Amino acid sequence: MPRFAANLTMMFNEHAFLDRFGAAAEAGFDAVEFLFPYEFPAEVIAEKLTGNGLRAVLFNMPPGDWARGERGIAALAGREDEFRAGVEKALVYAKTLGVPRLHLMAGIASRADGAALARYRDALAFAADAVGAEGLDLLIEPLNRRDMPGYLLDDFDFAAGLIEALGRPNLKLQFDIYHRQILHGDVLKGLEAMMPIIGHVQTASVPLRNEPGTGELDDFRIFAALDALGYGGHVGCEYRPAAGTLAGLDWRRRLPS
Ligand SMILES: O=C(O)[C@@H](O)C(=O)CO
Ligand SMILES: [Mg+2]
Repeated sequence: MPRFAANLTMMFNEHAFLDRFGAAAEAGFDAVEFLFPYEFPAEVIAEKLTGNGLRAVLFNMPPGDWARGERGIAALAGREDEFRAGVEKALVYAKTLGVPRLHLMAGIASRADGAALARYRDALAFAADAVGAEGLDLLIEPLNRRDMPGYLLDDFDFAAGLIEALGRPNLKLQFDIYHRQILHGDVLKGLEAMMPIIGHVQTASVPLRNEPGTGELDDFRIFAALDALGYGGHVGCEYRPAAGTLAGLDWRRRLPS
């Protein structure tokens, strides 16, 4: 079975962000991921990781003004300087936290808009080279249109095409099973076809984005398929606990030991 990382943006919300690290470790996780660390100094988060015997496997680059609805600025006009500064900031955090991969969000823009798409491609090339120089991977993640209306990257094949066209070996796909099922279905075939470019996997039930094993997919069969396909990374538990994080952790008992 794959190794699992607790997503501290969605799980352990019973606690303040910095207290979620200890809670995850106490619940048996040895790895975590989160969307954004930037509200706290990198050193403070690094202490939370080491103090709790955890490692962080993923976080996102700065997304612009999230509270005002921005979901990345890579494709947005006039934001190039801010974008590049965000790449530098993310790298400082990644190096302090020892995180090997970063997710870059595209932004709310149409991929039919040639200028927006060109900006996105340039941003991806810039960021992949910048993080690649430090030995990190850059990830892109297609997001479903129900949760993220208007998001530029809303198609897995399109994402795979971008990765191929840009030709950076450290530019990879973040395969979120929840988004894949809502956008296209065909999860197992998608994993099989895209495994060579997958840099990270995330899980949640569909359609409610709750614990694995509570939705329309056989999540445990998918986890077994990840093993069979040779996926060696973590699976991020990016789900909203249906009734409390600890109460919902029973799904782990259904994993073969
Ligand atoms: O699936 C998601 O929503 C996240 O992985 C993310 O990075 C953007 O919100
Ligand atoms: Mg995700």
